[in-house]
Amino acid sequence: MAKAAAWHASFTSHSSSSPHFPRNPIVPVGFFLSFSRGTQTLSSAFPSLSIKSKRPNNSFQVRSVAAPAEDVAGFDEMVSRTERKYYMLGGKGGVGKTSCAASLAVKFANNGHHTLVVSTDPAHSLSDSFAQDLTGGMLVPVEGPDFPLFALEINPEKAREEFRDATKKSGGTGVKEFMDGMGLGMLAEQTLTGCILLGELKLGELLDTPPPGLDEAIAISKVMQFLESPQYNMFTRIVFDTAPTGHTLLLLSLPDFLDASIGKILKLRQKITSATSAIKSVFGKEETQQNAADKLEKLRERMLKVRDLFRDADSTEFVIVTIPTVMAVSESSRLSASLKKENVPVKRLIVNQILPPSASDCKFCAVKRKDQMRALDVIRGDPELSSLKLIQSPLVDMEIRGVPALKFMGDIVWK
Ligand SMILES: Nc1ncnc2c1ncn2[C@@H]1O[C@H](COP(=O)(O)OP(=O)(O)OP(=O)(O)O)[C@@H](O)[C@H]1O
Repeated sequence: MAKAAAWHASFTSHSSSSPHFPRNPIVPVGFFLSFSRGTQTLSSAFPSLSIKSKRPNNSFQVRSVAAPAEDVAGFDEMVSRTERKYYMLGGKGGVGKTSCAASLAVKFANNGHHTLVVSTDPAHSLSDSFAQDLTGGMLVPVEGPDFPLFALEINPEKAREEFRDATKKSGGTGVKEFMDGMGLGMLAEQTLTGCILLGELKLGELLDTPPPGLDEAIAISKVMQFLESPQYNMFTRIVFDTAPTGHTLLLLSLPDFLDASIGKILKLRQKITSATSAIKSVFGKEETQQNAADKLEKLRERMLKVRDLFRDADSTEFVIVTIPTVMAVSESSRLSASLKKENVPVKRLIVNQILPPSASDCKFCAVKRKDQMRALDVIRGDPELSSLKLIQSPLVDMEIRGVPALKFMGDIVWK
């Protein structure tokens, strides 16, 4: 706690508004040196970047490194309106999605927005990133920022289970059981209405062994459910820390798929309800069946809302996070292409963990940096990525954990 308090004091005394800490385009690097113990740090590998002197008032002056002019996120635009806005941060695993999402949320909150940061990644790291216990699947206040910041770690598996339990009330788990529950199990494998096979509907499979993407879709729909209630009206910025790329892509196509599947089931149910006598024989179960059908219908509606939300350029933006390696850049390019194809608004690309220029004779650092610069060139020449606002985020010499550290990162990245 004492350490956190010390961090906080130091960070706040060096915020971007500090007279010793000029704003953009100056990027401070190596600030963490003063807090690292024993191990070699980035700043010790790049001594010229981390020279600091103890000042009489006990604060540190940090020598800074100039960043390229393009290194500006356009935060003023992101923060300016009071209408609710959603930011979804996504990319390859381990590139820094959570750190970027959490730092953005802290920055929004420190700029007067009531902010909610949500993790839909089954492998949550929000609690680790904030160094606070944010588990439990409910909105938890984050301590530290100037204005209210809440976090929500959705357990996607639990959300799916909840939904499945609801459709399970009639004793089954999937479509077949759903139909069994309505007394229509014998029709499950038969061709109905000339062309629809229940086997093709695949909803049972979806719920029992869900493809990547469904959990996240259900998680996001759960957030929508939270936000629909008046008590959460105050949130004007919602930041999503999403699951790695593959999941995101599947998530985008899922709502349509589910809409079609659930739509077919519900239509089928309607037809059968009026046309067969089988349903009458289990009439006593009608209420339970109706509940299950209602749940399906609700899920369908929410999925459509998620789909629309992802595509609403007025309220939503997907920010791609990557690192300067050719492999990560290639994946980001594919992600960007898929997002654009799906009409998801993408404007910004964060390239995280960039090594600062080396003034020492560290060969490894120089070669690594050269390699990273090549990856940046690939980005500039990539037809998918070159049109995006390129935000460069330096690799700092300590793990980014806790609100003070996130504020520090946010002041570098979100300018
Ligand atoms: N710019 C940076 N400088 C130094 N460390 C960083 C930087 N960005 C992220 N990290 C560290 O890298 C690790 C992974 O970051 P983070 O959890 O944000 O990535 P992620 O993309 O969300 O990962 P996952 O896909 O596993 O959820 C963390 O330990 C974080 O502190």
